[in-house]
Amino acid sequence: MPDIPFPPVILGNEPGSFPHSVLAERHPAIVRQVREAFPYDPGRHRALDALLDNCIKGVIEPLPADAHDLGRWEGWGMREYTGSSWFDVPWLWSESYFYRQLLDTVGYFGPGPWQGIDPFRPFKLAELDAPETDEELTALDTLAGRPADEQARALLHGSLWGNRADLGFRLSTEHPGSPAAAQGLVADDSEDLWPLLSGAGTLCLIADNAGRELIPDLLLIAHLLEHGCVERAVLHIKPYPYYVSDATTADVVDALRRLAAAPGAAAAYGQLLWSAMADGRLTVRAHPFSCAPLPYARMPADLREEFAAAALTVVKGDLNYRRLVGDLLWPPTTPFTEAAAYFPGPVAALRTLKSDVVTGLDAGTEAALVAAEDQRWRTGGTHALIQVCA
Ligand SMILES: O=P(O)(O)OC[C@H]1O[C@](O)(CO)[C@@H](O)[C@@H]1O
Repeated sequence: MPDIPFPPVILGNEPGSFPHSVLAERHPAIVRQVREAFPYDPGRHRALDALLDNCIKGVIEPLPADAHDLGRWEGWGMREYTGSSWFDVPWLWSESYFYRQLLDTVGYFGPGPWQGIDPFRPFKLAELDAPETDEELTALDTLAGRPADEQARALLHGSLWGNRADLGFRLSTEHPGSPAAAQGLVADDSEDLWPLLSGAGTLCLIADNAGRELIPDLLLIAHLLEHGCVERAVLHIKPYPYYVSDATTADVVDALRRLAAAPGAAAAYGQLLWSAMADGRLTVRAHPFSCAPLPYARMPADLREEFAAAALTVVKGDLNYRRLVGDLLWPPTTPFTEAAAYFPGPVAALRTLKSDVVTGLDAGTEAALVAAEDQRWRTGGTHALIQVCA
């Protein structure tokens, strides 16, 4: 971690705070939605009701003794937090463990008939099938006639703002849909990003959400491969469903099929990506650490080596940003290059702001945001950043 004083770790135990609302309201809403979305049997209904009760009023319970990943979770702090309230442990840990427990509850890890059934798939598919996705794919036809650098910029911004499409928000807000508030970049290191994105070598992209975020991520990768900006791309996705909409291998396949089946330029992108996977220029990686409740500063040696060898690692989304700089209450003017200094290779964050963590703002920007919105700019998903540490 960076060699600067450590700010407080974010917990979920302050009523009225954003993290508290996620644990007290969003998680129960997610359990209810999943319960409704599948014809689960009475046993699973009882287990889901028990999880609902437990995550509001109970304490953290260990994974079953025969869980395939028991040792991993013990290494990630499970014993230390067992018996604590969900609200009193690091928020990042609590959230991650909630998703692990939810999957256990619905039988995802099996054995049994529900093994491997993604409890969030209906929501992901609805998004993939939405008319907005068609509109976004049709827009590619117009883009196709533009100069390559213009296309690249448009695709980068598509990937960045695609991060606003977060099903976790929509499953738990009373008034779903796009936030109406003003949009804008609070930090923009794009000029430092372009040379890194066009210097050939390997691009690692740590993906975030499926559907309307993953599609633009894939389009950006396709463009960079096609124009020789990168030789190879590695797409890091989640080994199991996580934070509702996070992309898994199945979601990559769905996205590629969606592209390939679309009319016009979208299909060409789909074919390019399909063959890039077949010839090894595009690899999908589902490392267990991608679902770890820990910051990237604690990444294992194999990931460290991989990111050290990459020309650039692009870290997408809010959760990955929290893990990149640490889920800590940094003073917002802390340089991003200090918070991410430990990263083993050049790294860029593309993120819309959906939690309290932020670094790399200049004092004037922070003051203007606070004057306009108090602290709501941190969590509303209406602002975004592009940051680079090389
Ligand atoms: O999809 P993203 O951009 O990672 O956002 C997920 C976000 O959901 C929350 O965990 C709240 O549930 C955010 O604070 C979090 O980081």
